[in-house]
Amino acid sequence: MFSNDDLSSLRWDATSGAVEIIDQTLLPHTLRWVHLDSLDAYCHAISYMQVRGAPLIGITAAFGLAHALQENPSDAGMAEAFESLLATRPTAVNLRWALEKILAEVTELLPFARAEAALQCAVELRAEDIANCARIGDNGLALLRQLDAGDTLNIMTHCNAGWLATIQWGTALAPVYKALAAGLKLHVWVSETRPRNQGTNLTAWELGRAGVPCTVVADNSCGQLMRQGQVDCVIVGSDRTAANGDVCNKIGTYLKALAAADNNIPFYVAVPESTIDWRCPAGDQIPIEARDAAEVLAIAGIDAAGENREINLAAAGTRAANPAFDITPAKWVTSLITEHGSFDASEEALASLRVQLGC
Ligand SMILES: CSC[C@H]1O[C@H](OP(=O)(O)O)[C@H](O)[C@@H]1O
Repeated sequence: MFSNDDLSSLRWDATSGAVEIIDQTLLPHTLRWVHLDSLDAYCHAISYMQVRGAPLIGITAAFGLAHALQENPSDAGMAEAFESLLATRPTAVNLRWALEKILAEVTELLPFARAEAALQCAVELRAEDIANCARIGDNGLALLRQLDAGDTLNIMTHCNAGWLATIQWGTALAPVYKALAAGLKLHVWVSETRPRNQGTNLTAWELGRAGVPCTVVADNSCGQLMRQGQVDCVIVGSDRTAANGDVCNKIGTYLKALAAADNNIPFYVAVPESTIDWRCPAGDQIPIEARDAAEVLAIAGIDAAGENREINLAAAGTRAANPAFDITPAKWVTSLITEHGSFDASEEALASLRVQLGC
């Protein structure tokens, strides 16, 4: 029924227009495809992180808006669906970027023509993401080849910026997959990424499926691994990169950037153009999502019997704060790896790229 292979996080059926996503809250123990059949289902999937990762959030929302226009293609219906989807998560700029792409495509159309045009635009955005992430992989591979001394290349990553955060390839992990295919010997330190554990639950699962040697480590051990000379480079993703090169990414990224700088380790950020917010002059203007404290105070997994369990980690009544992202100032970023090449994380370099792109 679906024309896409299972190594994509979102698939659609060209005949029925049906869209399915992998419910990432169930990974790594259960791989379950979920059919998104209403605007509410799309909004829930993003808010509750069944899908997550900046590019995937945007593309999912694009399909969600297309679905909503099938139900109500009026100006009011379109505006309501746009706002509902935009409100699902505040930080990843891809969400607004993708929704505005759809709006630009359909606003001037007569209502009856909007849904089909929106779906085709969402399908194109999905295909472009695959191609762009593959190019990020190629551009990142060029940097890894410069570091490759012939023995094992130790790469550290944080959170999940693999194909589960995009459609295929990923951003930060795309160079890893390309390097594996190119025959480089590599190993990946996977930072667990408390509190949602995208590293343990998603990145380790992805890399394991792909046959990439990897080791899960506690977030707090990463600085010591760098000091011990066990890390050759760090590659992370981004949820929003400001026009001056400041990077907003999963909480904990900033600390890794500081440790990398202190140990003269290259710190790369894989950033598709869709994640650069040209309208945002600096990182401190990026909204940081504050998620439910329960994500810090409890943890889910399976017990020895294979049963799903959620356990409370703290005493009843314990307070917790749960900022989901942080800002890494551009000065701590060695290079931004984009589909257009690798660039300095600077206002000048990004301004030049913007001129080159004509955007
Ligand atoms: C390629 S974007 C990946 C990016 O998204 C993650 O955030 P979340 O899992 O909360 O959506 C994390 O910041 C990753 O680096």
